[in-house]
Amino acid sequence: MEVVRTVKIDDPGALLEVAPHAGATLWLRGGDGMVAWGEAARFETSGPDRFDLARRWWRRWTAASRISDEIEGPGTGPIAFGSFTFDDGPGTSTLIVPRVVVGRRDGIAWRTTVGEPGEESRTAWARLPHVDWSAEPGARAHWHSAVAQAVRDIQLGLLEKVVLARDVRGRLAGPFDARSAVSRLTERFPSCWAFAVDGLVGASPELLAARVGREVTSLVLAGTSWPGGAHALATPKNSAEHSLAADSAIAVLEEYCDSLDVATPHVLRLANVTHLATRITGVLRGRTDALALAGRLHPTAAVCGTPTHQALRLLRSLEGLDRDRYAAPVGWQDSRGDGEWCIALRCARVRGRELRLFAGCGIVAGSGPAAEWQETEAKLGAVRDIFGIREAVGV
Ligand SMILES: C=C(O[C@H]1C=CC=C(C(=O)O)[C@@H]1O)C(=O)O
Repeated sequence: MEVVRTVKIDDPGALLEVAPHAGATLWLRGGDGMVAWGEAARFETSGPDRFDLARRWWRRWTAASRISDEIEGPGTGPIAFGSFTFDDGPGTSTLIVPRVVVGRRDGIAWRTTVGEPGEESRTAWARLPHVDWSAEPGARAHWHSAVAQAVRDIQLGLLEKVVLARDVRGRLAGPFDARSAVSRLTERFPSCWAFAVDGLVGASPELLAARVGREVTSLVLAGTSWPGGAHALATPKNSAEHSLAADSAIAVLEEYCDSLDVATPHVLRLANVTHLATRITGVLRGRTDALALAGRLHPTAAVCGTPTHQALRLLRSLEGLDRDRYAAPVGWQDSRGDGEWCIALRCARVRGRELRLFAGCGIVAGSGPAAEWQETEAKLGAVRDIFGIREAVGV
């Protein structure tokens, strides 16, 4: 049996400075969040039941632990960080229970330990290395024909929307330090959730589901414009694309909530792009945990399409891409079932020296391949630019 202890601590200052080494788990937004290290337990799973299997494992793990928690707030006590695959297969989804977590939320700071972790040796931050990006000569032509095919299917009435994605690969010239990457991402995207969880690093603007007690929040994004983009944000195309995404989240949350408040869409301005955003808040009817909500919401029409099943089939056939953990839930959950699960967007998968960046866009009847390509370029820039590389790749 593991002993889990959370104690209140003095404000630790910049949380990233507390992370002892390059491979720390990081979850930060607006200065608050958590940094964690060590591994008390890990669960890996895959398949259509991956969310439920992970939740069951987590419930068993917490039930078998002895908990002393001075704060009993969201994220205190035992906590698991997780990253799931977009698809039912291939690839593994993971929950990780760190040995040490240092967190801060609303002015309260804490330290959680699992067992008796020894003193971690600290390493200096490594600068982000140079990246050799792979030239993918056929990528643009492939994208154009995929988008054109999707638009044809939509115009034929086979579906309303599909989100198509592509990836860009690179090779790091030196070791990767998640602290350096997340530090740059938090500077550039202060309103996003910046994360490093099990080799997935990024700054997501989109909250799939957060739960604190009975309160549920979701921030749905879809519809994009970007500096120099040909389209304004307020176009019929963007609002159609956005409503479908918002409706897909509302339909699921309505099942679980006694009351739901759906705000009027607003404009979310980020450093590289601008989005239409709908904030949804609700009061849970039962005790559904955050990961269960995320699992039920995934994949929303912000990353898949409408109707879901037809969109999934089409994106699988047109993309020729293993999305891996891109566009899937990434986040954390505590033993009470509170948690925050974002959609892993604007992110990179880092495996040793190999880097994969992803970006996608919603395709509706009014979409055009060239503008959508530009949109993926703007979105890819979120992570690509932190390596100091500004030129387009794969063109
Ligand atoms: C699928 C992505 O973005 C989604 C979120 C915001 C705007 C989107 C859009 O306008 O297409 C996408 O639905 C991505 O960044 O890879």
